[in-house]
Amino acid sequence: MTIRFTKMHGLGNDFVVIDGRRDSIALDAGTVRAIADRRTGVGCDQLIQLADHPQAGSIAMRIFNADGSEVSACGNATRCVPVLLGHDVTVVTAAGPLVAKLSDGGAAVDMGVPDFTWDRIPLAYAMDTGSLPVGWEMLENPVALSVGNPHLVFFVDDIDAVPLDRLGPQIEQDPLFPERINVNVASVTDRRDVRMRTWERGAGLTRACGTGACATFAAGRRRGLLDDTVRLTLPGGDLMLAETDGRLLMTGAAVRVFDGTLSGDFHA
Ligand SMILES: N[C@@H](CCC[C@H](N)C(=O)O)C(=O)O
Repeated sequence: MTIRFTKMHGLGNDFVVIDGRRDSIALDAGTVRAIADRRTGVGCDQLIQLADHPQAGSIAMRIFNADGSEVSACGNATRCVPVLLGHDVTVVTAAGPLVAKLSDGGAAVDMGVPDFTWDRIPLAYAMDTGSLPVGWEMLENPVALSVGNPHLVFFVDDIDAVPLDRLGPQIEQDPLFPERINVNVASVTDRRDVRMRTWERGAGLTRACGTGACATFAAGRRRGLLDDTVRLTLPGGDLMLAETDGRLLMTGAAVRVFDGTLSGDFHA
């Protein structure tokens, strides 16, 4: 069986996008891992599967990390959807509907209201999510929140001094996080500029994480460190975040790279 896909990325966070409306396949964890493998498959951080949605102007999106786990939010992939379709669209994920509008070279997405409730992130125990009383070597007292998926944000002096390739997986797998967690480190340059890096749950170090940028912005707002419009600089480029009435608006690039086909034993 042969299926079509489109390779896309948002600031170098890359995706294999399969439009299930024309190529319907069943995706199990093994199939996702095989496609995402950078040596023997197409290679990607996340595999994205689109499908019809009954609501007019909406499309359903499933998100799989490179390790095969299915998750409920991906900011960079959400910006890719209107770029792929060529029009504004409401992207419906397991975390809910997100309105995504084309903008210059990419898209703007209303990412909703961040949730700092400990058992909805989730954490294993009730804690002050504004400053968790925990630490891993140099990384201490993070903010914990959900922006549709779980994130920790550590504010540090120098993001490049953090061995995120070593501490990221350790924190991701800590029993404090029953569904594992995405790990962000951020340095506030001034109230409108932040530098950040992310260790992504199920994908590792990526060039950018859209939900990580949203989480970092919301965490910085909660700590009183940031204005309501901020530029976040990630290894793969910049994202703009703004807050209106508690909602997070993320704007940034999204790029279609090439179209291809995959052959395999995919059972619809
Ligand atoms: N790259 C994404 C986030 C993908 C999901 C994440 N790794 C998770 O497990 O929650 C983004 O741009 O937000």
